[in-house]
Amino acid sequence: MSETPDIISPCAGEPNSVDTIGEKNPHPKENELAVLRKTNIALESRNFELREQVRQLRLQTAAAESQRDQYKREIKKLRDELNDYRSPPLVLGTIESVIDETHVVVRSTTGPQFLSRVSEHLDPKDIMPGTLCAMHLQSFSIVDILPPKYDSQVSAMEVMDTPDVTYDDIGGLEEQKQLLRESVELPLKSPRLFETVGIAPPKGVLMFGPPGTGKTLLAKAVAHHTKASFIHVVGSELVQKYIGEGARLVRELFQMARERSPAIIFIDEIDAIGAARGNDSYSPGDHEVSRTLMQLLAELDGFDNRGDVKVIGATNRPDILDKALLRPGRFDRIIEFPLPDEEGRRTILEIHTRKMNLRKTVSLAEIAGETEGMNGSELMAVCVEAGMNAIRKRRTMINSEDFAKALAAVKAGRTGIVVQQPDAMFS
Ligand SMILES: Nc1ncnc2c1ncn2[C@@H]1O[C@H](COP(=O)(O)OP(=O)(O)OP(=O)(O)O)[C@@H](O)[C@H]1O
Repeated sequence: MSETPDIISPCAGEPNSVDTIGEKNPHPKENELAVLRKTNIALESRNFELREQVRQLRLQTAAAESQRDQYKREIKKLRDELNDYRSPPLVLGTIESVIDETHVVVRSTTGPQFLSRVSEHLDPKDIMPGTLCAMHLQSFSIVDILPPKYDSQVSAMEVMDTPDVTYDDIGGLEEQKQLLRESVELPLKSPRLFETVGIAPPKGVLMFGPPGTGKTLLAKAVAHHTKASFIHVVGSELVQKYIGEGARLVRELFQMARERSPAIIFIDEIDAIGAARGNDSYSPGDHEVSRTLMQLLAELDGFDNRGDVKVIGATNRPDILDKALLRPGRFDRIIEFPLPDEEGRRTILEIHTRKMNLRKTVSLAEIAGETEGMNGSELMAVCVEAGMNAIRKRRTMINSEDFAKALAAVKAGRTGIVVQQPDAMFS
């Protein structure tokens, strides 16, 4: 960046209307005007520089804020986990009748009724029939009152009418696309075909592979091409701290899918509820997890595989899954999502640079050769970072050097950038 130019005084160093030896300057006004013009140009250039600095700072602030939000989310998740470990699981129930200020009858979500004591720290005014409350597992005393609009379903599920991801947005994975089309798209689009041939279409598909390899992306693309609703749940969020709640959520999940059919239920991190458990160190929390899994199995067994609800599970840890999940009629198609090979990486780079202003000298094939071991998500980060490098240099064209730097930064894992919507940045 150039030095800040001093504001030039109209008189400094310029001929005056009367010069030093007293001779009259023939064009005093023109000289003054020239000096003012020069000052103006210097100020405009400085103004431009400052605007550029502000823009850069805004970009950096946005990246830092996004990083901060991500840390906040992680801290919250870890705090919640810690609290879960500290406290025994609570049972959810609804107050049926109030006997006196300290005793009520509660019906738990698991079925039975209890005569419960109300903890002293609760306000008796909040204790009334119909109130949702949390009970201690052993004593069944009421330890918490839940807000009327408490709805764990809302936090655990994300529902999209029809995602806008298409097969063209996915690089490589040709075999995986084909398998998923056969086992999910075809039965949804042409159920008659299966009837005529006399075979049952698969009920559930399990995707496995390292993170960032396009599992969620492909599931969304299938929903897009079948015009199905996409219901995204994360296994770990189905595991609730209230006994019976996980199972209730699973029931509601399938209920919602039937109401919104055709629908695809995508269960990410399915290992959080579907991991096989040893007999030792079986905690109350583990019981709640297996209750949730049992409900999932019951729902899978119960629904009609010719119907228009399909279930896709995804995991990075297929090795720890309970074999019960993989029995025929449950997740009976298993699709592996490996890290992309060189050709796959080139296609992924092409997809993520589609809207970017690349110099002709940028060779995506070469970059693909240098990104061995990277997943799709990291390749996208390389493209976004290369774009950022050009912006930092106030260029609108991205060159090979921008990519080289981006590659080094992503490999060193220090970009700290938002990698979700590169399109938005370059459109
Ligand atoms: N094959 C691909 N083609 C294009 N982009 C990809 C591909 N794989 C991953 N990506 C990019 O990486 C991002 C993350 O991918 P995705 O969420 O599908 O990974 P995932 O396999 O579901 O990961 P996880 O196991 O962590 O849930 C996508 O939004 C996309 O931008």
